[in-house]
Amino acid sequence: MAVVNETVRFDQMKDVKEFDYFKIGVKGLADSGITTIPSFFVQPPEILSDLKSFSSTCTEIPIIDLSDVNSDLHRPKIVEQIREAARTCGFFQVINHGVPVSVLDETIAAIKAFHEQPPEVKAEKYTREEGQSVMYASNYDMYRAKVAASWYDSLQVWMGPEAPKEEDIPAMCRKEVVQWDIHAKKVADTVFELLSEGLGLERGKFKELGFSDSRLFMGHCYPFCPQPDLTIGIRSHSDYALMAVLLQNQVPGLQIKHGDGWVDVKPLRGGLIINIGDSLQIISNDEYKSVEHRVLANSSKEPRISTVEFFHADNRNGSACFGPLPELLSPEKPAIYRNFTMKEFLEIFYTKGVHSKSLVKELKL
Ligand SMILES: O=C(O)CCC(=O)C(=O)O
Ligand SMILES: [Fe+2]
Repeated sequence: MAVVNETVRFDQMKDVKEFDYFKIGVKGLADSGITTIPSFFVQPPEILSDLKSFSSTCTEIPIIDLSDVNSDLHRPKIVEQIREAARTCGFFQVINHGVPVSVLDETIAAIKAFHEQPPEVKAEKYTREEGQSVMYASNYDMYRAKVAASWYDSLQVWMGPEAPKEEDIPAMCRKEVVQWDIHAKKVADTVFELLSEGLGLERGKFKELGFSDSRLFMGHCYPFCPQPDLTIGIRSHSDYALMAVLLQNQVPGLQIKHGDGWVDVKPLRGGLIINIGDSLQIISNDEYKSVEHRVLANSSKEPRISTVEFFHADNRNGSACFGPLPELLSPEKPAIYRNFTMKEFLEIFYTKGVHSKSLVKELKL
C-alpha cells in the first residue's frame, strides 16, 4: 500500500514540476478558460469531505478596536481583549489601527496588478531560486509541493532586517509593497506591545527581542477556480512565524479551525487580521496559541487577493537561540518546549513545508 501511495505521490510531484516549468501559474490556467482542473490539483477524499464542515460554537473571530490604545484608562481593557483572543482563537481582527483605508486599497490593487501581468513577465523575472530575496511562486515551490498543489499564486519578498534592494522588488508594486511594509510593521509593533503586556512583561519586551525586524511579505492571488469543490486555496496549516498581519480584499475564503469545525474570517472593510504563529506559541510557553487555518478555492470570478506580512524571530544569526521566555517560567509552569536556534528553525521550515503545528510538535519536550 505504502509503495502505491509513494508512486502516486511521485507522479504528482512530476506533474506539478512540469506545470511549474511552464510558469503560467494558477492565474494563467484560470485565464486560459479551462473548465476542469488538472488532476494533480484534486485533493484527497479526507480533505474534500472536510471542506463543508463549519463550527457550531463560534461564528466569528474577535474584533478589537485600537482607537483608544494610548489612553491609560482604556488600554488595560484592550490588553485583556488581545490576550484573551491570542489565548483562545489565535486569530483576531483589529480596527481603527491607524492605517488609512487608501493604503489598504492601494496595496491590494498593486498585488492584483502584479498577478495580472502576462505569465512570461512574472516567470522571467521572479522565478524562485534558492537564496533569492524576491520570488514569484507560480504555485509549485520547493516546500509547497511537499503538501500538494493548491489553487493560488504568490509573490514573496524578504523585507528585513536586510531589506532587498528596492530595484529587486517588481516595479509594478514596489512603491506599495515598501509602503505596506512600513505600515504593517507599525501595526505589528502596537500589537506586540499589547501581547507583551498580556503576558505580564514590559511593554517593550518583544521589540527589544527584535520581533518586528525579520519580515517576509507575501502577496497572494487566488484566481477563479472552475471546480472549487475538488481542490483548495491553501491546505490547513499553522504559520511558523511569531505573528502575521493579514490584509484581504472583499472575496471570502479564509477559514480558521475551531473545535471540530471551521469559522469563516469574513472580509471586514478597513480591518486587519492578526494571527499568532507557532514561534510565539513556543516563546509564550503555550500562553498564546497558533491556530490552523486554510483558504477555500475561490468560486467567484473576482480573484481573492491577500497580503500576509510574517514577523519572524531574528534570522540574521543562525546560532541565535529562542525558546520559552525565562520570565514566564516557574516551578508551577515549567518549560513545555526546548530552545531552538534559527538554523534549526529554518531546517524544520524547509523540510516540513506548509503543515499543521510543525514547529510546536517538533520542539515539544
Ligand atoms: O490568504 C490568506 O488569507 C491566508 C494565507 C496564509 O495562511 C499563509 O500565507 O500562510
Ligand atoms: Fe497561514
